[in-house]
Amino acid sequence: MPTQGRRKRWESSSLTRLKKTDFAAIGRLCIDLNANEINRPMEETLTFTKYVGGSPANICIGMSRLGLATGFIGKVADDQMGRFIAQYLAKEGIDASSVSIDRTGATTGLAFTEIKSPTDCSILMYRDNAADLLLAPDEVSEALVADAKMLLISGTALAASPSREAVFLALDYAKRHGAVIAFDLDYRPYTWRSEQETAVYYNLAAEKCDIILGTREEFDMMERFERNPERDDRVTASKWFAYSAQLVVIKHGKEGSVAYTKDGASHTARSFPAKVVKTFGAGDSYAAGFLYGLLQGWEVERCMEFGSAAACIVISSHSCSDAMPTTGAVHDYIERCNRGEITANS
Ligand SMILES: Nc1ncnc2c1ncn2[C@@H]1O[C@H](COP(=O)(O)OP(=O)(O)OP(=O)(O)O)[C@@H](O)[C@H]1O
Ligand SMILES: O=C(O)C[C@@H](O)[C@H](O)C(=O)CO
Repeated sequence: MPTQGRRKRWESSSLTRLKKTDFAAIGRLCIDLNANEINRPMEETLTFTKYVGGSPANICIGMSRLGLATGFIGKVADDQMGRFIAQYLAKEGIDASSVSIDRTGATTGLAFTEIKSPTDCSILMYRDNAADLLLAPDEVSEALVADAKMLLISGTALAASPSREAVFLALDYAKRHGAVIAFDLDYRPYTWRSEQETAVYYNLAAEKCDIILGTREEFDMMERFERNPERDDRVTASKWFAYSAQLVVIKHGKEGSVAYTKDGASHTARSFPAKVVKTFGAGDSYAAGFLYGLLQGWEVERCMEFGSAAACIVISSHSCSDAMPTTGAVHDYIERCNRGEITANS
């Protein structure tokens, strides 16, 4: 009988091993250009602020802000944008020695964000010949993965070769060296050629992962070859426990999230009110807060609560990466919510 696991701690011997790096991520590094004049369509937007972007980059920056030892495996263009990214990672204290530089003339992916209202946001992508998808298997540092307690992979890196093979090699290294593998589904349809190809590669990667985080819609995409007509979260999660997964988190935007553990328990945590500026970045900051909690050995609900509060801070801010909070800021946000000092705007 499934249980509602109130005080379940998620344990993995890999997380308590002595390792140099707490958290390593592999995948896309790009640029976000976020509209300065918000609450209007892109056609009427004249100026943008430049930030480092890309889901795994944002999560890694979040983990570093939370005080963890982090490293990144990726590829940047040999241009001003690529150098901006490398410098930002260094400034954030992230080990970027495994970020290689493309020499083929590839460019940095650009994401122009349109903020029409706090709930109506979209992204206009420029990702032709993007350097991040050219990360090759021989550029994946086995040493960095071996030294990490946790490796994060992100779905977009599976969209094309050679980055797809690079991620599968990183998964092999993580298995070989006992790193916990977290998969943030991060499904960006514009990066993929067909929905069938997407589902096949997402499923192949997810089979190898210990923790899977995604939205209901992302799991729907992965279930295109299966039967789950009710879009039941428990049915979704159960499938993965037959493979490597120990923990599956399904996110429902403002409604919060639900986590399932392999023992059949489900876990929920409240979400917090937020003065939302834009919705993107919620998933990345949630992932950073949640995975940080797991690395601290916290109970699952506490990890979810911490992730939810981190998400509120980021969606109340203009950027994704630069707005990633410190641990003090997340605790402070939770306390202010408890005192009723923060109310939602939508
Ligand atoms: N409007 C909101 N108010 C409060 N919390 C929110 C809101 N939107 C998202 N969150 C928090 O952020 C978490 C992740 O959000 P969501 O489910 O939208 O992820 P996502 O779709 O991956 O995000 P992204 O837009 O970055 O891709 C939610 O589970 C919730 O805790
Ligand atoms: O690449 C994208 O789709 C946009 C990102 O650059 C952005 O930072 C993001 O991933 C927010 O979740």
